[in-house]
Amino acid sequence: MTNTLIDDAGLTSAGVPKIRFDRVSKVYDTDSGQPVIALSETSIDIAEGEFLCVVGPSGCGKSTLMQMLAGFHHPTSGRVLLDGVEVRRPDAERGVVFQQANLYPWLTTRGNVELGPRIRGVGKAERRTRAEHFLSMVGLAAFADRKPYELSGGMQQRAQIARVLANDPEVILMDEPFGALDALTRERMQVELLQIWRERRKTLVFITHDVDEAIFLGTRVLVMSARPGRVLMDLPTRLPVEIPSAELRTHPTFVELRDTLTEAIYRAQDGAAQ
Ligand SMILES: Nc1ncnc2c1ncn2[C@@H]1O[C@H](COP(=O)(O)OP(=O)(O)OP(=O)(O)O)[C@@H](O)[C@H]1O
Repeated sequence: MTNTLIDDAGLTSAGVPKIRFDRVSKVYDTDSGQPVIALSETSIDIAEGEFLCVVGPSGCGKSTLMQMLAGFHHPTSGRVLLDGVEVRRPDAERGVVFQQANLYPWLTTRGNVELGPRIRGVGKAERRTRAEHFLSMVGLAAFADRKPYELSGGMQQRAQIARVLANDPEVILMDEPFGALDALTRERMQVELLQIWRERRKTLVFITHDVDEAIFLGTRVLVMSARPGRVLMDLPTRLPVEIPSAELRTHPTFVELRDTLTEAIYRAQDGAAQ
């Protein structure tokens, strides 16, 4: 695992951004023969330790962006670089939380959470400790021995999040991970995720439809335009740390950010309607 320092320009000690989308575009071929331009040529640099949230209308290419960073899809043009090296395939150092949970049905919840560390050679006792820690973090300690089909959709999603965190990847990619959760659980998971990010300084890329969630979590928010996607707004969102969390959402800085982002998303949607 690399452990590089970030300089003021957001570069790692190797002198490169942690993640770079270098003039990346994506066109999907379809069965109808009509290609879909999911992403226009886009360049984005993401610093090590940054918490980047991506918002934008449905179908604007957010998941496509993430799938290319994960290594599941390849750009049609341009390159996606991690630590200056082109991403070509999925890797355990990039943990992905998908919109839908994808647990292995033949393993217990605990077995699912322990699998990644097991593959990476983590010893049995340490694996068990990690699994227990993250399962209780997501409120599933009592369900460790259950199979996925015995869990609700929201519980499966929380198990998926525990599985990715237990694997301790350098970069965490989350595609609307909290969309299926009830409001209270969602809020708790947001706080926990922020805590993990603060403690471990992972580089995090997080897709959401929820502007408040993006402001609460992100150090920076990208607003993408309607398809073909491109970056419409790139806004640093670091909130003053002294704001008590109960007052956060009504704090003038938060309200101002919300207004700016909401207006940009409306603009992006208007583009979609034309
Ligand atoms: N495998 C694929 N084959 C063909 N078209 C695809 C494929 N994956 C995505 N698309 C198309 O590319 C565009 C971007 O899709 P993508 O899933 O990246 O959008 P999104 O912004 O994540 O959407 P949502 O917010 O609804 O999840 C859409 O028009 C979608 O229909």
